[in-house]
Amino acid sequence: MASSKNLTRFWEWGRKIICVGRNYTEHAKELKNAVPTEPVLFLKSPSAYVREGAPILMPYYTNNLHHEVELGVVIGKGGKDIAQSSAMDHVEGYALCLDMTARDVQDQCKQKGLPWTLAKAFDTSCPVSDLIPRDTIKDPHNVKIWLKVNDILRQEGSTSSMIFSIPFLISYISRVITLEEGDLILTGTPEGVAAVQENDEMVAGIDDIISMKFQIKKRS
Ligand SMILES: O=C([O-])CC(=O)C(=O)O
Ligand SMILES: [Mg+2]
Repeated sequence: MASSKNLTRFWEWGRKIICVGRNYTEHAKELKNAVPTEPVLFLKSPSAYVREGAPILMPYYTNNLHHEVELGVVIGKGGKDIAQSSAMDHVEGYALCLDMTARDVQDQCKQKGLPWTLAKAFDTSCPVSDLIPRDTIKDPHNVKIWLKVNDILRQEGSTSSMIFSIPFLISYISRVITLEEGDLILTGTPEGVAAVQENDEMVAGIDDIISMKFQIKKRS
């Protein structure tokens, strides 16, 4: 495993956040999107990171902010053109992540053929947990990720339902964008995405391995 440096606080490194969209069939269908035959990729800015204790700030231009709970993969060893067979050697660990999405803005962007930046990459759009060392999750393709809003379960899905596996994604991405130590890959959300309102409290987890809590506030 990989790193000479300490990636425990990987979110402070200012590295890339590469997001995979539509990686779960049921989620692609709930938003009436085609099930992809190749990964859908987009980026968030490092300023999207927010940690437990600080609020998620709703952008002023949305009336439909959605939660998406996702398994994050933290890169420990960079590379390009990484083979699927050695892809897991590049993984430092995992993190529980939320891909907060201004769904109304994303819908408008889709209609106009514009990029999703305003919908996906705003400050605080990427709440993250602590780093989960790689060995803590024996099989990352067989854990449950879940999310509750005000104590009501909204999302619960197994990573076994991912369309594209983690080694496939690392290999695919690294042929397009060089991966670096400290980069984070968000692997897509299962079904059940829905809106949150100001003062709502979200609790999300990976099985009983880790959980985190965030509150929604308006950006002043
Ligand atoms: O906005 C979307 O539906 C795409 C996405 O991020 C996901 O599937 O996780
Ligand atoms: Mg997502």
